[in-house]
Amino acid sequence: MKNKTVTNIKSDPKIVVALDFDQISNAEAFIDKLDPKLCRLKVGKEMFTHFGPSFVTSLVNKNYDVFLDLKFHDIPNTVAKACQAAADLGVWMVNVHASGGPKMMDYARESLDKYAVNKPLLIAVTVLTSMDQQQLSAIGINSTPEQQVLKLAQLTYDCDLDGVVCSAQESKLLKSHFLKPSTAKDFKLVTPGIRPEGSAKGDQIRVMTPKEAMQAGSDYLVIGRPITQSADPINTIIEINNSIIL
Ligand SMILES: O=C(O)c1cc(=O)[nH]c(=O)n1[C@@H]1O[C@H](COP(=O)(O)O)[C@@H](O)[C@H]1O
Repeated sequence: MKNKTVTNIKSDPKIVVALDFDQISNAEAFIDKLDPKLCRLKVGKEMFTHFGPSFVTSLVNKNYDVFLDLKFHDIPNTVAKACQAAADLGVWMVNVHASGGPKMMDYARESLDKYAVNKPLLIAVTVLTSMDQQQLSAIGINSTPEQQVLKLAQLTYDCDLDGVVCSAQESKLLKSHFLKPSTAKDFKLVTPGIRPEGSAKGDQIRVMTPKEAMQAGSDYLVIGRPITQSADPINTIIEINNSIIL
């Protein structure tokens, strides 16, 4: 049983390492220690703004599945074109903000339909893991984070996207809501705000450990600082992979 699950991790790594480096040499030295069989990589706004598309393609060429996390949120046509540009880089996953609305998400999905081969997964951010009730109220949203996540996840599901970014604290609710046998559509839950036992929360608010997140129904765990700032990143990845064998 144990070996079988380890094999699954190697063919479908659950950890997506958030590469938030401001020096390319540091990023490259870090990536050289990793293995695409044990993790996927996420390039976000910081690295994309510093180092651009060539950095992304360099990771794709090293056989990494890359999640291009630029959280597009703009008028529908602009977002559609941006998603296509991401697909042209060969990325595995790209995201938009669900709060951009159904028309924006429809345009984004349609823009990727022409990619018969290597079509990226398209997912939508619900409520950022750094947001709590107080932060939501400040922008005029009076629902609880959980209610708002459910509302935006439903919108994303209805627009036929491949899944959502949410906190693992909402994974159980979303799995039971969207993955009933009757609606057996594959709807991925991608969860940042993951903190192995004992690691610092930093600016994250709605957090869970890797094991709790997988037990709650998360499909992929986005983990940055607990791995990038580890003295032995590959060992940390192996430890996390071992801890999530269900
Ligand atoms: O879309 C994301 O990846 C994302 C959504 C969210 O709600 N919260 C969140 O932290 N993220 C990203 O996930 C990563 C988390 O990094 P750490 O907090 O260092 O583990 C960062 O790159 C964030 O940009």
